[in-house]
Formats: sequence, C-alpha cells, structure tokens
Amino acid sequence: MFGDTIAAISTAWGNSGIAIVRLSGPDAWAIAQRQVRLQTGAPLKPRFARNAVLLDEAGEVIDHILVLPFRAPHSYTGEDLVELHCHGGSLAAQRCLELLISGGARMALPGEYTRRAFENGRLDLSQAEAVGALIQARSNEALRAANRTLDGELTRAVGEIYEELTALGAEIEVGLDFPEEDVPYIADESLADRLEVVRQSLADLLERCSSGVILREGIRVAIVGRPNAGKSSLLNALLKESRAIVTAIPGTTRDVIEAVLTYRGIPLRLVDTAGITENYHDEVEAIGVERARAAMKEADVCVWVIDGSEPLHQEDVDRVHELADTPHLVVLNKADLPQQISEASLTALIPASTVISVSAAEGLRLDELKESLVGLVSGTGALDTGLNASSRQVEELRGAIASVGTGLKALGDGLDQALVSGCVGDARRSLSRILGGDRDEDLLHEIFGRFCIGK
Ligand SMILES: Nc1nc2c(c(=O)[nH]1)N(C=O)[C@@H](CNc1ccc(C(=O)N[C@@H](CCC(=O)O)C(=O)O)cc1)CN2
Ligand SMILES: Nc1nc2c(ncn2[C@@H]2O[C@H](COP(=O)(O)OP(=O)(O)OP(=O)(O)O)[C@@H](O)[C@H]2O)c(=O)[nH]1
Ligand SMILES: [Mg+2]
Repeated sequence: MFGDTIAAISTAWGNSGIAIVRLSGPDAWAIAQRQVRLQTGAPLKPRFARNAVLLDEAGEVIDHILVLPFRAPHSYTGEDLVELHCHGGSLAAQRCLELLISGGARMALPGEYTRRAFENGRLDLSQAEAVGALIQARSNEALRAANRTLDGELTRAVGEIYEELTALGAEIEVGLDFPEEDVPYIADESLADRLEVVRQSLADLLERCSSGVILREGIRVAIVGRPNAGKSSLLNALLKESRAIVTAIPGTTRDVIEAVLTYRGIPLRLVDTAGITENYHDEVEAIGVERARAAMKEADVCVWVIDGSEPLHQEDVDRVHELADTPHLVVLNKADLPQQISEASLTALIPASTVISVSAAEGLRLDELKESLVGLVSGTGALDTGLNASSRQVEELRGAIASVGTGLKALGDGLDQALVSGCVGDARRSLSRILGGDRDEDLLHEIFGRFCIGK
C-alpha cells in the first residue's frame, strides 16, 4: 500500500461528453468529500454513484458531477478510490483536478494507477502490459489478444508450467539430498519425458505470444528490386492509393517511403525503396540504393520484385539467392503484359523461394501476396489464439526453452541431475520475470512510464 493519494484526469484531453478524474489512496474519500457537496446528506457508499456539485474555494459552482467511490481492496488499484465524473471539455476536469491537489492529493505519474494495481496484487505484469496494449490496439485481433492476456490466459499458462518446473526441481533435489540411495529419486527417463512436455508447452506458448507481438507491432515488409520493376506501383496497389510516385523512368524512387496496411488484423509496415542496381545515374540514386539495402536488413520480410515482361537479369537471381536466409517472397510483376519469365522457370532457378506472379497495375493476386506475407512470419494459425506479450516476455520464454533444452541435453549426455536442477532453476526464473515476480525496479519504471497519465 502507498501512503499518498494520487489524482489525475483519466479521460482524453479536449471536448467530450464526460471527463473522469480519479483519486486513489488512503485519503481519497476524505479529499473527495471535502471538495464536493453531495445532493443529499446520505453518506457515500462503495460502488454507488451520487450526484454532487463541485465547488471552488470561494464556494462557486464549477461543475455538476457524479461521484463514484470504491473501498479498498475492491477498486481498480486495490486502494480507496473515488471517481469524479465531470462534464467533458478540459476546463471543468482541470479545475476539479486542481481542487483535489489543493485538497492534499498529488498528481499521478504516467501509469501510476495501473502500477498500484500491480503492486497491490490486482494484476500481474503480463496483465498490466495487456492494459497498455488494449489502449494501443488498432485491430480487433490485437484487441482480442490483449483481452485474453488481461483475462489471465498468459498468467495461467505460465503459472502451470512454472508449477511443473517447481515440482520437477523439488523431486531432483530430494534425490540429490540423499545420494547414499545411489539411484536418483526420479529416473532420468521420466525426468526427460516430463522436461520434454514442458518444452513443448513452452513452444506452444511462445507461438501464441509471438502472434501477439506481430498483432501489436506488425510486420516490416521491404519492397525491393531492380529499378522499374514496379515496386512503387505495388505499394500503391496494396494501399489502394497513390502514395508513391510512379513513372516509366528507372530510378524514380530515391527515398524510403513507408506506409501501413492492416491485413487480418496485422499491421503490415510497407517500405518502398529505390531500385537496387550497380549502374546508378547520379549521387542521389546511389544514396537511395544504400537506403534500400539498409531497409532490407531492418525488414522482417523482403519482397523482391521482378519485371516479368522483361528478360530475366542475372542480378535478380543473385540478389534472391542472397535473401535465402531471411524470410522473403519473389514477386513476378506485370503479369498483365506478355511474359518473358514464367513462374515455373523462375522457381526452378531459385527453388528456395516462393514466387508469386502479380499485376500491380491491374491488382491481380494481391490477396495471395498478403496471405503469403503473413504466413511467412506467423506460421500456422496461432493468430486467432494470440496472446498479448511484450518482446521482453517473448525473450524470457525463449530463455526458458533454452534452459530446458540445456537440461535435456545434460540428461542425454548422462550428466549429473544436479546440472539439470540448475537448468530447471534458470527456466523458473525466466518465467517468474514474465509475470513480474522479480520486482525489477528499472523494468517496472520503464513499463509503466509508457502508459498515459491517468491510467
Ligand atoms: N469509470 C471507469 N471506467 C473504466 C475503468 C475505471 O477505472 N473507471 N477501468 C479502469 O481501467 C476499466 C475497467 N476496469 C476496472 C476493473 C476493476 C474495477 C473495480 O473496481 N473492481 C473491484 C470491484 C468489482 C465490482 O464490485 O464489480 C474489484 O474487482 O474488487 C474497476 C474498473 C475500463 N473502464
Ligand atoms: N503493365 C504494367 N505496368 C506496370 C506494372 N507495375 C508497374 N508498371 C509500370 O512500370 C513502370 C515502373 O513502375 P514503378 O512502380 O515506378 O517501378 P519502381 O520499381 O518503383 O521503379 P524505381 O522507383 O525507379 O525503382 C511504370 O511505368 C509503371 O506504370 C504492372 O503490373 N503492369
Ligand atoms: Mg519506385
């Protein structure tokens, strides 16, 4: 519990129907009651809204409001809390806040209500972060992933695996504590079986959380290729708007152009780039080529565009081979024109790549292209069971999987169970950090600092 009482406007700034000011902390009720005059003399009752007028120091009416009190621990923060529902527009709520501050409250920091909810055990870190993601969500899918985590799905899944690891750790330790028995308490084979189950559960969870990251952060797609292949046309066709300049002159695009398209709830961050070539005309184009290469490195997926109405260039084949280790697609563009390159012959030259023949000009097969893009990074179907998780949480899951893997390897190599015990401990600590069990001050500060004031 915290000693001081915080106040903030929890609704957005500007004109609106209603603006909510929240007070949370031990003096919330006392401060609210000092600053408002209730319509009738009856005392405030938890979770019953009351009509009131808000008065300034001189007794002048500032606003006609609704007062909604909550009693600890039954509130969002788990503390005594009072909501003052003012009229919208910035002034009434601002004056209300000032009165609460002069009445003894302190201005809340960004995310401080949710931070208090976390500190008071009302939410764990995954749920607190889901609150942030819920506010940021730009698609129904992202919203669902946030709600699943807020409902505790990630908490439960992590908790179950954590408990199994705890049980395994305890059983190993019993064996280590009585070495005179000469046989381990838990046989290597059954330990390996159970660790394998844990590893699989972690892998499933990782897949769901990775989908959550994709839903929130999207996929960076670099549209690259030789000059005049139709990269900018493809960008425009996907966006269904004329975002980038298109001309028949090779070297039209110089700068990197970014735009976002949402497909199946996933923000696709499209990056159109200058045509990549060794034979540029001027310094501007040379810089453009440099930027295009940088965009390729930063992308989650590269789309290499080839003009199918022209004979195939060796440069195209070479560049596509260079992409072998990164997720990529090859787009054979201008399918509306007579083709000099067939999908089949190109596939034979670059068997490791998926080739899709499209027409940017006529909008042919663009849905297939989007579907393949999403498929490349999200794998199979986990999108509709996605859980909101931060990149940090995904990293912790990967760490836990690695630790369990190390333990399994030690067992396979016939090493002592004491080593496995260490790995199980490492995996447990990774999971604990997902839910915020380690109370890392800097991390908490970082996470809650990203919230808005009043949340
Ligand atoms: N006016 C208002 N709307 C809001 C919020 C809020 O704080 N105030 N929320 C803030 O983010 C969200 C709703 N989340 C909330 C979660 C728990 C409690 C709460 O008071 N829980 C108590 C009482 C439960 C009950 O009696 O129904 C508890 O769980 O014990 C309130 C809001 C979205 N809308
Ligand atoms: N027929 C046909 N023409 C296309 C298609 N896509 C692009 N073009 C034409 O090809 C030319 C080059 O298109 P851009 O989109 O500017 O090509 P780019 O790859 O962005 O070119 P740079 O920016 O110079 O690297 C333009 O004349 C387009 O109209 C297509 O699908 N079919
Ligand atoms: Mg272009």
